[in-house]
Amino acid sequence: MSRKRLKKVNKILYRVNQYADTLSRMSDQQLQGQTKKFRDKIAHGDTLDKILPEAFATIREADKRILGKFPYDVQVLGGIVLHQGNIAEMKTGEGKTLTATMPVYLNALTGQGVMVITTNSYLSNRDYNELKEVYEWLGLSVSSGTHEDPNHKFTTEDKKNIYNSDIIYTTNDVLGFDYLQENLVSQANDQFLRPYNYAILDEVDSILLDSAQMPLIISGAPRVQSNLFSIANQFVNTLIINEDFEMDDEKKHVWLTDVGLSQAKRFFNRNKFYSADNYMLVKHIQLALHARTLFKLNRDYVVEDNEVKLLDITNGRIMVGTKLQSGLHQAIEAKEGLEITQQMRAVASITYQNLFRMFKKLSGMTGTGRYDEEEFIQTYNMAVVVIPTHKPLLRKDYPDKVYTTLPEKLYASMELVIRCHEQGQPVLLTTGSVELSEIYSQMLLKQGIAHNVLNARNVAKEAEIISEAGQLGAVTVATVMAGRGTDIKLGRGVAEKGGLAVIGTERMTSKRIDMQLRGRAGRQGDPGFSQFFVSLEDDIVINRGSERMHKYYQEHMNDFDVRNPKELKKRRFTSVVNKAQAREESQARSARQNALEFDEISRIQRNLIYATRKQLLEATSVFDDEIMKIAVRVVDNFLDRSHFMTQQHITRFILDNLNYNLKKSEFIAGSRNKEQIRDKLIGMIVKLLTIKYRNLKSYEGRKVFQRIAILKAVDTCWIDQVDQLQQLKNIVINRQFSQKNPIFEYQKEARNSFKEMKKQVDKAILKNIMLSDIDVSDNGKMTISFP
Ligand SMILES: Nc1ncnc2c1ncn2[C@@H]1O[C@H](COP(=O)(O)OP(=O)(O)OP(=O)(O)O)[C@@H](O)[C@H]1O
Repeated sequence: MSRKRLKKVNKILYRVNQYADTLSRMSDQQLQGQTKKFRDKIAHGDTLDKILPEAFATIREADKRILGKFPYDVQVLGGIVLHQGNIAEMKTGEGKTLTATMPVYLNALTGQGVMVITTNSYLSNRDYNELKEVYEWLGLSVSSGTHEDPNHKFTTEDKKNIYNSDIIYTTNDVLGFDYLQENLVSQANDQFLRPYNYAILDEVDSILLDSAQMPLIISGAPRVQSNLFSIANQFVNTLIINEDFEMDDEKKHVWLTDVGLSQAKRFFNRNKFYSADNYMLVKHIQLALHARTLFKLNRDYVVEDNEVKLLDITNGRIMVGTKLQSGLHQAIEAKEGLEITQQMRAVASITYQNLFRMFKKLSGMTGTGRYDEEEFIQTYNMAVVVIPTHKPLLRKDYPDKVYTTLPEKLYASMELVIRCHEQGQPVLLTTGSVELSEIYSQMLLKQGIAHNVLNARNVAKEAEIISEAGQLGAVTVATVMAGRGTDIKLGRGVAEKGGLAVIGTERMTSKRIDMQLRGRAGRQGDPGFSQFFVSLEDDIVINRGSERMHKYYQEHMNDFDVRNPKELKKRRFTSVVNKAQAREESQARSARQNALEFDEISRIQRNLIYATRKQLLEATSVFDDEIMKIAVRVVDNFLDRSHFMTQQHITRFILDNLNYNLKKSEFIAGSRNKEQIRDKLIGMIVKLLTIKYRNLKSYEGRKVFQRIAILKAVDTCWIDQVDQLQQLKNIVINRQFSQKNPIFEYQKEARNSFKEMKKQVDKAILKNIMLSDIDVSDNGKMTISFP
């Protein structure tokens, strides 16, 4: 399949190459004039496919003149695949950044916007700064959606400028948060996004697969603060694994055993535990157990400035501004003895899968797409096309060296580091956690080997560290942070020493991440090698290894001599990590599928709400009719609720929803007939509205007031719904022992709560309209106080 596609793409390459000579003879001015020519052609109905060969050849020539790099044929092939909305698999170091310039230029010609999306702002900014000049030279506008200073806040005007550019370099999380933010604004003028047109995802597997399990969440209003976190943490610290609590094989769930339960009863002095009264306590114990057993300091998170900061396991970076939901973050804070931060309600949320499915056309680049082709086709309708390398790949990937224990592994891997270092060969030593990177750093210090450490704690020095990493004799210890997009250039004389040595000290959760790390060596035909060291004590083996392996480990864990590490060479050992990793990957795949299925109902509801909001924001006339219809619905609903209406019922309804100043004489004494009550209530609403609208003075004023009142109602209820869905999901997932299908259950309950929400929205709108207090000053400034 991939080959067949590549053949077709090759034909297009041939046509691109035919233009090369003519374009190389053009003056700068003529070449720059090409952009206008293409835009005119598009305006006259030419398709992008038609102008592709000449447009690609144009930017290719511009790349040469401005950047000094003429995209190779294989890069043109990659560019065509990207334009066609597919995934170009290009080995690491083949120059994906430059490849993207071609489809970016072509697609930007329509003026509908092209986004190049990367996983982190460092890379995004780097690419933007490198390529900006060439796009601008060709007359296109280009901007960066991220800022070098992570605390920088863009204004709405800034954002409008950014998103109106022909080309935008940004990250997936900035785009996601902007999307959610855009749908929280209260006037049309505050919107800044254009419809999503075309995106190229750099490291597409990292964005669409690795990041897919954690939805983006905007948090808002605080929840009532609980004081149970610390005490639950204290209790959980007294428990013993497999006696008081147990974990499932996947290490995703933990629960108290009967023994643990008795402990809890004693500790908290309660007779019955699983009762409604103890709901909060049980929940906090559960959270504390999760925090203690499933989250590891310096692997899943770091503590910095007295804050828990989550790490992205796929790239080792801190996920800025991201917190775990539903109290888990606070439970980890309690575990680390930090001040407990306020728990926030989720206000808006979306998964990356659904964010990116909104683009008209999507494409991606990666060094490792093949492993997940099926999923890409199924979920995103993107095929993976493997692009040949520009020069033959010289890197040698050696099979893993396996040891029983961690100390043996450390010692053996250090020996190799020392050997390479003595010969002057630069070493990139990669570790699975911040903690291990620091242990290696200490070991190197003991050996008197100067080195750099690249982990989530010193992101600031990243560029400098990478620029030194390929020099003669350099040793760099890095977490997976070094795995994506870092271009380590070999210093003088290094090729003769064998190029860069990538020494992995642990295999990661997926083969893709390993391959990314190996790919730091052997770039663009450079020499180099990669070698991973593993032990039966590695996380991946502990979590996903076979029973047999665990048994072997139990039996042999004590008979080792650090200075004489014993390598396990039998086949069953050398394949242990591959098997464990395959298990981990398949688990991750089903978790992603799960996340997608869970998000489906939210997606439908979110789209409905966001479409409503958009209509409201952009409406040009007043909402008198809609409001009357809502009023009638609310009144009917109220009257339907009970057969018999007492005077108190009616008075309560009026005071709650329509009018604070009810005069006794105004209403209905003795009226028992529902029709009559209905007419009177509606009459009352009409009368009150007329007065209210008159006070608003102008048509415009009335429109603004109505819009804000409606929006506020929609938002308040929707935010409740988002939060409820979030909680519902946790409840359903944790109901692991019940026989019911959790997704089915979730969708059913989500649908019901949405129906209920719609009723609440009607009520809230009516209430906001009727019970708000409006003050219009002489200069037309309107102040509204909502109930
Ligand atoms: N056509 C070219 N001519 C000259 N140099 C090139 C060309 N294409 C790419 N390069 C150089 O090759 C190096 C690798 O490029 P780049 O970092 O974009 O690779 P990559 O494919 O993105 O790698 P990774 O998978 O690690 O992100 C860079 O230094 C880049 O400038």
